[in-house]
Amino acid sequence: MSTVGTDITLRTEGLSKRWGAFLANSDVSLTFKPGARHALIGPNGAGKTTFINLLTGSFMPSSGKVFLGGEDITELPQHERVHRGMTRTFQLNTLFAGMTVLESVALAISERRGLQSVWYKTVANHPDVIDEAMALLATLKLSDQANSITRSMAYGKQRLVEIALALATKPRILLLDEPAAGIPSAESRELFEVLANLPRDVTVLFIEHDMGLVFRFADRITVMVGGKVLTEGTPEEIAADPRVKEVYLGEAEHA
Ligand SMILES: Nc1ncnc2c1ncn2[C@@H]1O[C@H](COP(=O)(O)OP(=O)(O)OP(=O)(O)O)[C@@H](O)[C@H]1O
Repeated sequence: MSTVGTDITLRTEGLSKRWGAFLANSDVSLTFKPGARHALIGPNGAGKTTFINLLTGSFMPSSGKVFLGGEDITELPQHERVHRGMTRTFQLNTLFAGMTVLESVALAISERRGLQSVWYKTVANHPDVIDEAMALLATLKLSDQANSITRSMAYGKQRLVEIALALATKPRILLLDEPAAGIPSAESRELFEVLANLPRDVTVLFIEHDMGLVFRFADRITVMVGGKVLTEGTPEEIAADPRVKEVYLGEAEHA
C-alpha cells in the first residue's frame, strides 16, 4: 500500500537528538539503498535505538531531516510513514493478546487493506485475506503454528510473528531493533535465515549485537559510537577497520 514510487531510498541529513545537554544522536547523515541488508552496530548507548526512533517518528529530531524516496518525511506522524512503506516490528505483548497467529496476521492484513468492520466478519467475507495470511506464514515457516495462541508460543516464534505482523503492512523498508534479543542462538539463526529470504526489494535495517549474525547477514554496516557515525562500509571494510576493533576491544576490556 506504499504511496511511494520506485525510489525508496531512505536518507537522513544531519539528524540530531538532544535530551537536555546530552546528544543521543549527533549529525547523523546516512543513506539506505533499496534492498540493502544494513546493520547498525556500536557499543551500548551509542544511539542506535534513538536513530531508529527518529526514522519511525517515535521521536522528533532536535535538528536534521529524514527523506524517503526524495520526500521530506521529518514531520510526518508514524502511521503516515507506515503508509509510505516504512515499518518496524510491533510488540506482540501489547497487541492481539489471546489471538492465534493466523487471526493476528489476518487482522493486520485487513487493516492494511482498509477493510473496516468487525474483523472476523471481514475475514469471513474475504477469504483472500486468509490466503494472503497463510502465504505470509509459509514464508516465515510458521504454517504449522497458524492456530497457536501467540502468547503461548516459544519466544523465538513470537519474534517471528512480530515480523509477520510487520510484513503484513507490505513494507518497502523493515526496521528491526535487535530482533533476536533474548532468544536461543539456534532460533536466532533461523530467524535471520528467514529475514535473508525476504524479497530482495525490501530494505532491512537492523540493530544487532551478535557479530556472527551481523557479518553473515549484512551487506552494509554502519558503526555508531557516542551518538555519531564512526564509519560505514561493507562487512569486509568494517572487519578490517582498526577503529572498529578499538571500539569493541575497549568495550570488552571495560566489561
Ligand atoms: N528518552 C530518553 N531520555 C533521555 N535519555 C535518553 C532517552 N532515550 C535514550 N536516551 C539516552 O540516549 C543514549 C543512547 O541510547 P540508545 O538506546 O539510542 O542507544 P543504543 O545504541 O540503542 O544502546 P543499546 O545497544 O544499549 O540498546 C543513552 O545514553 C540513553 O540513556
